[in-house]
Amino acid sequence: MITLSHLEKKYGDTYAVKDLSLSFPDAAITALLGPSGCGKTTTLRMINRLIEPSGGQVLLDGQDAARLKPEALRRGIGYVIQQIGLFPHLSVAQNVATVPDLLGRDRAQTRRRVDELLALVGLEPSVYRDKRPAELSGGQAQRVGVARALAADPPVLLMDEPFGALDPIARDEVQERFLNIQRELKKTVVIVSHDIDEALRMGDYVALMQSGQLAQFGTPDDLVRRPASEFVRQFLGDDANLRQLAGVPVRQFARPAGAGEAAGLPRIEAATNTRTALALMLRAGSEQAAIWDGETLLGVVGFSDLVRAEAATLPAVTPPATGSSR
Ligand SMILES: Nc1ncnc2c1ncn2[C@@H]1O[C@H](COP(=O)(O)OP(=O)(O)OP(=O)(O)O)[C@@H](O)[C@H]1O
Repeated sequence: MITLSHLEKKYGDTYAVKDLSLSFPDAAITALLGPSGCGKTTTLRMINRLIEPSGGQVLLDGQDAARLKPEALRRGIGYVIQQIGLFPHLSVAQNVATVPDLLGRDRAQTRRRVDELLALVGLEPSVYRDKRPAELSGGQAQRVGVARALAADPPVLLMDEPFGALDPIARDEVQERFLNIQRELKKTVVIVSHDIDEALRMGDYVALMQSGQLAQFGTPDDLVRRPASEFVRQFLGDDANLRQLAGVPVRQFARPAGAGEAAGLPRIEAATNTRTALALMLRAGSEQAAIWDGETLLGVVGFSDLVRAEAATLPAVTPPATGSSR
């Protein structure tokens, strides 16, 4: 468990982070959310000692991080940033293997692990392993960055706006992949984001910061339904409930159906978040949509199912008129 205790960082007379106390639960994703300049990155970088605190402590499983050697500490903490900084002259596989190689791990074992990780992040090893970073799209490079951070199998992963440079569709996909990986690997993840949708979608917990301090810590549901202050309520916005749907893949609402029933319905990919799915159905003017996982039909979802599921929280959405085009 990572615990921050009265953590502070001062630049001159100004606090970038002030008296920040909070714990990041093990095996869960916590999103550090907040407006620009509120101290998210500074906080994250104090955890792996890329920035030294001016006061307070970072405790890693009860141990004061200040007493650990930074290099040793960082070995147990993966770090993913937006500009992932892949080595341009190395292949994808060599990039992913950087840390295990540095640690002197068995080569053959590392090679197997690299292939496993590439597959895990959705890059077919035989296709991508020998490519150079310049041959990758932004989303692919980002996935290599995630694979690289996972290669040393650190229990903790710090991510600073890791998906910020991606376009919305690529971002949805990489986020979904990461959530799938996390379900399997159960790392302790801290992810910095200024994107409310991303925080609500990715975070098991959200720590919302305001001017270097903690405004609220809780589950996405806590923040949306029980905002601790006017700042929290305003930051999440009036459409917070609707935003929360961004955290739920639409596959969850798929009702098994045969090909006949699905014929002619708008097609929505299973990983699409429910908010986007609602928007797509509104745009198509259709009460129902077919949910596909690649070539597999998962079922059919009704607009009213989605509205009912979130009945208390969806006042702003007007369902399409009955009998509209299918
Ligand atoms: N090296 C530095 N010297 C002086 N002030 C700094 C330094 N680094 C950060 N700050 C200030 O500390 C505050 C917090 O910065 P930080 O980068 O942690 O914010 P953030 O929440 O991550 O912002 P963003 O979302 O824009 O990246 C800001 O006001 C910033 O200007």
